[in-house]
Amino acid sequence: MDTSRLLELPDELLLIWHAHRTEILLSTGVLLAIVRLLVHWRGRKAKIALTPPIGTPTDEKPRFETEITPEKAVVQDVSIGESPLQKRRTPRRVKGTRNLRKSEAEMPVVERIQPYVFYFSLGGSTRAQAEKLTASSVDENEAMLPPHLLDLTEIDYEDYFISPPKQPASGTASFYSILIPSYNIDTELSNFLSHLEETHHDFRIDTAPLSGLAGYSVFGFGDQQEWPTEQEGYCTQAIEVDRWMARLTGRKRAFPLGMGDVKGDELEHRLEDWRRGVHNIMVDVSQGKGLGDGISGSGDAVESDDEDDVDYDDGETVISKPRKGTTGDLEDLKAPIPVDFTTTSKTTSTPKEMVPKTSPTYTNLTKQGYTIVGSHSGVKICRWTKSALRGRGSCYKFSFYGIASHLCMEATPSLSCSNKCVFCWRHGTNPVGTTWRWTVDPPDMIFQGMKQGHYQKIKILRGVPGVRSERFSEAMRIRHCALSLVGEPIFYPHINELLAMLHREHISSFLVCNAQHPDQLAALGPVTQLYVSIDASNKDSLRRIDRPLHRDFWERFIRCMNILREKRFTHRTVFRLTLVKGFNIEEEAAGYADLVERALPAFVEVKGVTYCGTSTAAGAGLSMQNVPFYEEVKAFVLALEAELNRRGLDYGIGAEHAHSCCILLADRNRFYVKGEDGISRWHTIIDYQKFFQCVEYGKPFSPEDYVGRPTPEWALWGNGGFDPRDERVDRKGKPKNDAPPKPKIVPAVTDIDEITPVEAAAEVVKETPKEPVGTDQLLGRQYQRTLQMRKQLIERNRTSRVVEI
Ligand SMILES: Cc1cc2nc3c(=O)[nH]c(=O)nc-3n(C[C@H](O)[C@H](O)[C@H](O)COP(=O)(O)O)c2cc1C
Ligand code: SF4
Repeated sequence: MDTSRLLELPDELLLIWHAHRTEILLSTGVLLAIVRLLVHWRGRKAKIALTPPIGTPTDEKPRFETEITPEKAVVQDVSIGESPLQKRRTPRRVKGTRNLRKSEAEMPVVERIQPYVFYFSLGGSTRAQAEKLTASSVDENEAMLPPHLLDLTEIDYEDYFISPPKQPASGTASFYSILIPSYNIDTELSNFLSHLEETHHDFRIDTAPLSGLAGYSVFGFGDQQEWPTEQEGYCTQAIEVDRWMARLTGRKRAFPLGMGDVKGDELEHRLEDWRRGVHNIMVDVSQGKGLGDGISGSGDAVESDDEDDVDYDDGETVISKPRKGTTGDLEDLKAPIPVDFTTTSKTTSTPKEMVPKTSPTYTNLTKQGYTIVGSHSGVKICRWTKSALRGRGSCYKFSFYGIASHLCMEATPSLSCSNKCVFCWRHGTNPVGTTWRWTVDPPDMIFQGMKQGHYQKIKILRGVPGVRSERFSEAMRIRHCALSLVGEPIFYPHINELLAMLHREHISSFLVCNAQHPDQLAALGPVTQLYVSIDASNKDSLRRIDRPLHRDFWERFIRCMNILREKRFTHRTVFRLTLVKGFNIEEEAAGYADLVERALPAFVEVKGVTYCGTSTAAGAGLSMQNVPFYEEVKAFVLALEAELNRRGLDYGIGAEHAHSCCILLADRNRFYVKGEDGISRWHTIIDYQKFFQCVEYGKPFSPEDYVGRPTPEWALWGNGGFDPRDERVDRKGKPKNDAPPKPKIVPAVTDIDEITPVEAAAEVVKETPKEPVGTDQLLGRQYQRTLQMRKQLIERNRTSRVVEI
């Protein structure tokens, strides 16, 4: 090479630098950033690889096998499933295994179960039950080893309640059944409880040192004559043991806590239910099914009663639904804009799936907790189902019609709707359309899928704190189906076949439709109760509120009213009014009375719209201000009743559920029945067995053929409507002592014909007027008062805007 040119190179490089230094600096920066990202990405990949996805086979040794023996344990690192790098970082521990709660995949393969039955007994009765249980637990199944029966006073807690006992054969997991009475005096049980608590708090021990167990369940014996409720001490120590075990095992409650009253009639039955439930779970686990369809037990180790996860989708109308850090609040997350299929006629020649698995709608709905069945149906557990499972009350349909919420499945065969109601929090996510243009799934596939989805979700709830074992067992047999989840069920072309399948399995049906499909309504076969949503009393309001897709929406609506009038002889028809303040309450009582006069429904359910948290329906002009107070709902119902009575329509208030702001008006001619004692009572409850008999008989029948027993006293107007056997709690799970005031307006067994609505209203506002006043005057006063209350409340709740539903 020419040396002179070589000598010029530095100068040339300098020149290049001066001419292009910005570009050089920029590209070096970009290059460095890429290298940095690559290094970071490779690191993440390596970390993720340590935790294989659920179901991925793993070469790791089962956790039981690697359990640390006391001799080795003194200062030994826990090394299961960790890289050498992580191993160095892991704090040194005295004993126990790492809590792998979140990593299902790291669970060892369980091939056999070693059951342990622990008991405590002073008087001997619990010992006798534990012995019986152990004897009956011997199973032919090879995967179930013979159980060990252990007296808590005779064992060393360290052997069983600091880490699980070591099993001789690999693949064997221990399962604890704990039977204990409660004593409000100092006994060995108190020591046991202190041990559990101390173990949990011992900083040298993992907070969940028993997470290696396959599962646990507790059954408590108590005396309900002396300690009638849990608050008063019934089974307190069993409840405590159950809580501590949930913490120590890292939420491995395999079956809900069972409780039995030693002086009651149901002890044997409850114990047997619990035993069977626990046994089935053990078999499931031994077959590698885990504690609940892929989850490692569902109890929350924190065991708080915080219901952050409360699902507000109860099939009722809500303004909005906030969710912390999830995609629940779809509008906030810019959910896909709904497709109006009415405008896409050219593209609909070949039917497509309504909600394909790959669609954002599918993702959004499943994130919200829906199980999508096939391509257009869905099922979801409603919050009342959860509440009833925990003994915290059922929805208003229990008070009005006798449907226990833990026996209810909420589903829809059509996720699509022909309205875009302003208060439906799902609008913005679901498909809409005026006609069915999608592929149609067969009804039997939908029915099986719904049941499967429902049971799967119920099973997941078995570990939730407070779930009552007997209710959990009952919930494994669906008794009722609310076809009201979302969308328009009547839209589904095989709705009658689907209903028939429900009835054949003695599952009653409530179907809610939106009064936009008169032809389908006219063709509808038997259904236990047929609802029509009445969101407005006139054309303009309906357009504003329901935002229907059909241009002839009002004509369709009125046709549906006329069809309902005919159907009143064959169906239990119900108007469902959802009151939204500022939209459809004011000045409309007379308009609603017109509609009732036209359709003559058996019932009119009036419910205040539900608001849960920060409103995302703000775009539609809705906020907390639109939620009516119960007093306002009452006032509206009284006005409507007065208006109906004025027209000679004999409707009266049959029941109420103040808890969810809901009141039931019923046709007195049909449902206010004189008993054998000559006294008239409301009979809004349904006789479900009679309904199934009528269906099976195959001849036409009328709603009067399956009128059930009298409405319970506690559900009657003025008594609040909350079943006294359940416990009322607030959102934090704390008992509520502020039961709604109980103005005794309508004595349960007197003839209410004597009481005029005006007098009743006067009772409610507790301002008995000196001179008779008109309903309007009275309502005016009530509005003034409730407005005042509203202002005060809004002021108080400025920061935490939550209204109980
Ligand atoms: C002194 C005493 C205190 C009790 N305290 C409670 C209690 O606080 N809560 C409860 O539900 N039952 C309580 N019971 C009822 C026992 O839990 C019940 O009788 C149980 O069956 C006793 O079981 P055992 O015979 O195995 O000891 C108590 C019984 C006694 C004798
Ligand atoms: S009827 Fe069923 S789905 Fe509807 S709120 Fe009650 S329990 Fe929930």
